[in-house]
Amino acid sequence: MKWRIKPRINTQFLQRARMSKHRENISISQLPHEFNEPVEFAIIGGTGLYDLPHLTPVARLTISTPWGHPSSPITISRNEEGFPIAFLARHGHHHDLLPSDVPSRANIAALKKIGVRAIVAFSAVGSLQQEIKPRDFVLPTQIIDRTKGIRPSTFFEKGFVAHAMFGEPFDLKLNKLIADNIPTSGFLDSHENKEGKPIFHTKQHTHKGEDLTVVCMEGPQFSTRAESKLYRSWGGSVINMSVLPEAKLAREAEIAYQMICMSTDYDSWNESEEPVTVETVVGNLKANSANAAKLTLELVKLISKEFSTNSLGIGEDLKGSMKYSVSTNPNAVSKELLQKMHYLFPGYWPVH
Ligand SMILES: CSC[C@H]1O[C@H](OP(=O)(O)O)[C@H](O)[C@@H]1O
Ligand SMILES: Nc1ncnc2[nH]cnc12
Repeated sequence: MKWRIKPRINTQFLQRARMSKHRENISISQLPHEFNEPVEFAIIGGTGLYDLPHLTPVARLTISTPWGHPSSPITISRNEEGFPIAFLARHGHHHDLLPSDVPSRANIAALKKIGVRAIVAFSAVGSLQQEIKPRDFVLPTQIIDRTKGIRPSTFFEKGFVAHAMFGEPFDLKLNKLIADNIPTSGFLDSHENKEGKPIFHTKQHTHKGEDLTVVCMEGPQFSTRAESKLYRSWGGSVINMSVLPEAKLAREAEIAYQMICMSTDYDSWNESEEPVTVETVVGNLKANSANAAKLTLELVKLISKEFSTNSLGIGEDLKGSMKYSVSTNPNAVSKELLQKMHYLFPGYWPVH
């Protein structure tokens, strides 16, 4: 095993990014704080993705929900056709929220409130499989929960009980739309590394159509080698600290949700590599930022086209699903709780 201390990454990159963010903040803070159209599509940015640099911002919304404030104000941008897209930085614009402290309920509730019916969430992940190289992209289809139960993971609570379906944790239609339309090879640029061009891994393109599974751990420390090997033995493909409870809450809010993972390291299982560090993660994210931007633009084009025709009916099957997932008789639910739920589900359970 190599225990070499790596040279530090060029921190000028981070300083430059912060300075351009400062410049950008000056104009962004002048954006209107209202937007009077429904915004049906949102992108949640993870580590290294703190804005949508190739789209034109038109509004910046500060939203308060019954579950508190989101991680960041929500920026609304338009693409060339005028299609509005919401963007939220999961860890805040300055990345000052630990994975365990991300206010996921407020994030999802705020997006629901502005009309969002589909979310694509980006995440930097460690690879648990040799064939998923750092800088590859992965469209996961399954999740293993290794969080520690300290993150609020439901909108429901004592006094109002509900159980959402979660066997398919990602939205199958959204997954298919992306998998069928984003080229799995040849579309992304290589980075002069010996491993060749990055690949976009999807279930449809694995040998036997196997699931691609994201393990979600609590963090903030990375996994030990023994844990990393355990997750491989469970069939994990990649690992992060973010997909939960985000995916669960999106399901409860009846929003179609899919994550796109950007592989940044081999976690700690691979004894021919050094165990993961933040420097490795940030270094690979930086090298891959042009590909991430390319992917984001393609995605917005794809979704805006789909939403203009509604040919797949993304999110249609989720509509009304929570109404029939409650166990408690709504007549026995307190007025206070019903009012809270009204924020997410207007008209489902009238306040008596
Ligand atoms: C900075 S490495 C660990 C950090 O990166 C990932 O964040 P995100 O999913 O928001 O891109 C991972 O989940 C951890 O939170
Ligand atoms: N190895 C890893 N474990 C957990 N989260 C990560 N994010 C990026 N790399 C990761």
